[in-house]
Amino acid sequence: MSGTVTPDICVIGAGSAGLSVAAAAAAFGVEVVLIEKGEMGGDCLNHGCVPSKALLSAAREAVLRPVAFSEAQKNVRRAIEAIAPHDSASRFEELGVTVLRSAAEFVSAHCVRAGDVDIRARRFVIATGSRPAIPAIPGLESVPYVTNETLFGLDRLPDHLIVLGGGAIGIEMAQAHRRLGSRVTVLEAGKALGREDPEMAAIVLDALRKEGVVIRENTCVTGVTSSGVEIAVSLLQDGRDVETLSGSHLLVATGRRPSVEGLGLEKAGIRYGPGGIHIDDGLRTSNRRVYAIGDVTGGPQFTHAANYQAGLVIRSALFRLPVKASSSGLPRVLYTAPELGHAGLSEEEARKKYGARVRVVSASYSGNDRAVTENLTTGRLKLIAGPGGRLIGAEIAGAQAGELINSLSLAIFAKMTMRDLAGFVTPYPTLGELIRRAALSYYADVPRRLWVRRLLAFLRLFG
Ligand SMILES: Cc1cc2nc3c(=O)[nH]c(=O)nc-3n(C[C@H](O)[C@H](O)[C@H](O)COP(=O)(O)OP(=O)(O)OC[C@H]3O[C@@H](n4cnc5c(N)ncnc54)[C@H](O)[C@@H]3O)c2cc1C
Ligand SMILES: NC(=O)c1ccc[n+]([C@@H]2O[C@H](COP(=O)([O-])OP(=O)(O)OC[C@H]3O[C@@H](n4cnc5c(N)ncnc54)[C@H](O)[C@@H]3O)[C@@H](O)[C@H]2O)c1
Repeated sequence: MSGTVTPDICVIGAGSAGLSVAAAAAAFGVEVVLIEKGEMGGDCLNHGCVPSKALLSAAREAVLRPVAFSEAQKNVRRAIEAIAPHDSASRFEELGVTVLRSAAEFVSAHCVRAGDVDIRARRFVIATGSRPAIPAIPGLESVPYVTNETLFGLDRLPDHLIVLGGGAIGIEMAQAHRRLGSRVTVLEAGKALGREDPEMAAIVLDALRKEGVVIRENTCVTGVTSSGVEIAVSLLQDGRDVETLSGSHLLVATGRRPSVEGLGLEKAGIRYGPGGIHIDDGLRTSNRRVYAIGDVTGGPQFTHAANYQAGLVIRSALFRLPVKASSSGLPRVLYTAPELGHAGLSEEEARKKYGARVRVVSASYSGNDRAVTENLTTGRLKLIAGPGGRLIGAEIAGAQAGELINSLSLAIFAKMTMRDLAGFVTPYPTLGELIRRAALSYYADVPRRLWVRRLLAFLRLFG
């Protein structure tokens, strides 16, 4: 294909964000060009959510019986191959999308070039994602470290995996490899899972430590060398030089950088910075014809966040409806065992916003009968109530936290109160009873209140 095309929408990047826009726009019969320079499906399918969750699944199995690394990798390939057709160029072409497999670059404010094709679209959507951010550590560039882009293609189980970064990727992959038989050491410059509720993060980190994962916090790597066989890292812990640590593999998982290079953003008048492309609340860039969504904007970096933004772009670009994106309160899940689920405001955010009007209630997994029968008693569920007892946040560390957080996310969205959550019937025995148990404790002092007792005494007068 060559020449100039003039579709309604041109989407750059066929990852979670770009695919969602392209599929939805095509469903409305709109002419769409989708440009992808790498693998269809982007990070989530090829190097992110899907392989990491498939590896964790194999690792869960490894707690019950020996699982060879080759079997775990087979599970990773199986999952990717099962989902890939859904994200494939042929499926999108069947939906009516024109798919171009090359790098896209703005050549002016109104035109994107992909190979020999100039695309002059009514609207453009940049969804080029992110890549691993590699810290400037002396020697790091000269050693064969891995990132999420290469980790799932290793030909043997790491003997000793050193993980740089105790965030979402680092902690999930630490547990997966430990359970599959590796020694694992996590080196975190600050606090591991530092963005999470500290009490909930501690439940997950304690569980990993009990399984043998070494997690060293406040630890900086000052240099890296390789002997050809082993990789050695020099450490500074709590500001003091400590020993050198050797491992067979080094995974760098220290955050992300937006993929903006080569896009010609300057030629299109699109402002960006180290954190990503600048967008307004309506997801538009400084060029009004161009939207940017997903990881490239530096906002919350999740597939569901990308999908949510894609929906807003469709409303705005196709139906010309005003949209206002909000990243606060998006749910997230860490798929370790125990899992960690979050929705709405954190306790800290809630207290900042509502001060003393915030009340936090909780329920422990050890007091839940289903957790007892399943021997899954490690964990806690926390509900954060704002003015009028409205649910404004939820935190769960424990089994099935990822599934439980869905209903709490819906409850926050539907502006439900503690009364709603205390008053519904949950099947017995289920982990869902944790929600009701926590909400009921919001009213724990009601029976002791003087006016309630007086009311009861008064009612007794009537026989
Ligand atoms: C290990 C790991 C595990 C994760 N687990 C989860 C999880 O469990 N749940 C969750 O919600 N999120 C998870 N994430 C995050 C999630 O993968 C990302 O938030 C999501 O993939 C972002 O989608 P995107 O479309 O913005 O970017 P991407 O998926 O990165 O897609 C961008 C696409 O744009 C293409 N591209 C870039 N530049 C150009 C160009 N100039 N021309 C043409 N094409 C271009 C790229 O090749 C790429 O295919 C995980 C991430 C990682 C790394
Ligand atoms: N289950 C999920 O939804 C899931 C899973 C994996 C990744 N993700 C997404 O991918 C994003 C990227 O994950 P990530 O783990 O790379 O980033 P992250 O931001 O979650 O964690 C990076 C960690 O690395 C630490 N760090 C930074 N520089 C360091 C250094 N030089 N030495 C030691 N530690 C250092 C940071 O303090 C931080 O704790 C996440 O923020 C998340 O949005 C989501």
